[in-house]
Amino acid sequence: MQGNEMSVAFENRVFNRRSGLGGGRMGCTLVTGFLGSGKTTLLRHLLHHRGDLRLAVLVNEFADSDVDSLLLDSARLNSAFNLSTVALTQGCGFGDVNGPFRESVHRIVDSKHNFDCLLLETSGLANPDKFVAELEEVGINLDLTVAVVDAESIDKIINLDIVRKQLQHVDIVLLNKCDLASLSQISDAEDLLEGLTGGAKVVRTQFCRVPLDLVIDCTKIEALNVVKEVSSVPAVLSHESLPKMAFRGDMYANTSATISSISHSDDQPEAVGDRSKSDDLQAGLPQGVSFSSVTFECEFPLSLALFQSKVLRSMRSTTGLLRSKGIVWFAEDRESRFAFQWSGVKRVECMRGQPWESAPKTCLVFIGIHKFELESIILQLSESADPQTKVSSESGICKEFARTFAQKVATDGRFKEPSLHKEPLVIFGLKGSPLRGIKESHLNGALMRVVNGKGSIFLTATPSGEEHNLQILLCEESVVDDAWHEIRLAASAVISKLCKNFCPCRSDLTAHHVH
Ligand SMILES: Nc1nc2c(ncn2[C@@H]2O[C@H](COP(=O)(O)OP(=O)(O)OP(=O)(O)O)[C@@H](O)[C@H]2O)c(=O)[nH]1
Repeated sequence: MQGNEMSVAFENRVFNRRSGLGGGRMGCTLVTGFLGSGKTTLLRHLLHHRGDLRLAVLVNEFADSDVDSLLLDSARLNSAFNLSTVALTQGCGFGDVNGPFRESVHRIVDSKHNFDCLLLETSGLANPDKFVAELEEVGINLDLTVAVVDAESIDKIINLDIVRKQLQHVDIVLLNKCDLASLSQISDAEDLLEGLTGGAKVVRTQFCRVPLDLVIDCTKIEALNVVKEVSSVPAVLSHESLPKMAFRGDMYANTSATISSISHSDDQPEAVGDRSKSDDLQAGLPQGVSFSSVTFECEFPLSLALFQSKVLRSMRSTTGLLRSKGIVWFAEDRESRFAFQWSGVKRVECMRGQPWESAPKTCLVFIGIHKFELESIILQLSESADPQTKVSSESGICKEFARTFAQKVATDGRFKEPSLHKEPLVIFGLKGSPLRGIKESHLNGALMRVVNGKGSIFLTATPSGEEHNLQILLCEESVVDDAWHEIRLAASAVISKLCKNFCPCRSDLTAHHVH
C-alpha cells in the first residue's frame, strides 16, 4: 500500500470506528513502538486487567528465535490467567516465510472462541502499515493503533525512519518509562510527539499502566456482545517467530552453544511482511550499517561471575546494541530461571522467575547495528558457559566477601535482614512501607534499575509474592566496599523519589528512610 492509500485507509478506519460501522467484525488494537519501549509490558498489563474481555494476543518478533515466548513463559502465563493454551505457533508453517502472520490471524478469526479483540504487537523494527493492510484483508477492523515510546531514550532513536513510520498513523502514544525520564525530557518528548503524529493523544505512563478502555475499543465490544454467544475461553497468548538462518563460526566451535543470526541489509533475503522494506530500517543509520540480530542458546549453565564481569562489560562497551532479552540459567543459582532485559539507555533488568519446568537453558537474543559487536558479546557468553573455565565464585573467598557485605547491610535500618542461605550470593532488600503504600517491589525494582544503570555492579531481583529481594555476587575484595557505598547512595535516591509524594511523618518507615 502506498502512502496516499494508507492515509485513506486510516481515515476510513477512524470514520468506521466513530460511526459504529464495521459489520460486527472482530476489532483489533495494534501496538507498535521501537525495540524495548514497553509493548509487551502493555500486553501483560491488559491481560492482567482484562476482566471479562476475550482477548487474543499475537506477538510478532524481529529476532530469529522464540525468545518472547520463553520470556513471557506463555504456557505458564496462560494457565495463570486461566486461559486455554491455543498453540497458534503450531502449524504456522515457519518454513513459509510469509505465511505465519496471516495464518495466525486467520486462526484467531475462525476460532470458536469468539474473541472480542485482537491485540497485535508488531516487532520493534516493524512498519505497522503493512499489518494494517493484512488485517483489512482477513476481515479484522483496526480499532486503534497505539505507539509505545520510551521517554528516556526517545532523543536517541527519533531520527530513525522506522520510528517515524511507526508514529505516522497512531491514535494514541503511550509515553512510557516516565519514571526514568526527567520532567524536561518528558515535556520535550510530548511536544515532539504531538508534532510528529499530527496531534495523536499523548499519555504519560509508567510500565504502560493505563485504563483498558484507553487502548481497547470497549464500547464497540459491549455492543457486539449483545449478539455474541458468550464463550468461556477469554484469551490466547501466542507468539510468532521467524525462521532461523544459522551461522556457526569457528570461534564458537568448542562451546556447547548454538548461535544463529539475521541481518537486515539489502543483500539479505526478506523474511516476513514487516521486514520487506529494508529501506525503512536502514534510513537514519550510517551508510553500510544495518540492523542485525544474534541469538545465543546454550544448555550449560553460565557463570554469573563471568556474566557480570565479562558479558555485561562487553555489552556496556558496545555503541550499537539496541536490545537484548531472554532467559538465563546461572551456575550459581541453578534451580531458577532468570528473565534478562536490556533496553533503552543501557537499562538492565534481571528477574528471577519460577523454577524450570523443562530442561534449563540460556536463550538470549541481541539486536543491534554492528554485527561484530554482537559477535564479541556472544564470544564472552560462550566463554562464560564453558565448563572448563574456572569460575571464581566457587572459591571460598567469595563466601567471605558475602559475609562482609551482609554485615554492612545489617547495620542499615532501611534494609531487611540480609540472608546468606545461598552463599556466595547475598539476598537483601529495602523494607517496604505499607502505611505509605510503597511496596517492596517498587523500592527494590527501582533500586535494581538505578544500580544496574550505573554499570559497575549487577543486581538480580527475586520477587516472590509480597516479598521482593535483590541478589548480589561479589568476587573481588575491592568491590565489597564500593558496592555497598553505591547501593546505599542509590537507596537514598530511590527512597526520596518514591517518598516525596507522601507526608514526611514518621509512620512505619524508620527515620533512616527519609534521609
Ligand atoms: N523503568 C521502567 N521500565 C520499563 C517500563 N516499561 C517497561 N519497562 C522495562 O523495559 C524493558 C522492555 O520492555 P518490553 O515490554 O519487553 O518492551 P518491548 O517493546 O515489548 O520490547 P521488544 O518487543 O523487544 O521490542 C523491560 O525490562 C521492562 O520491564 C517503565 O515504564 N519503566
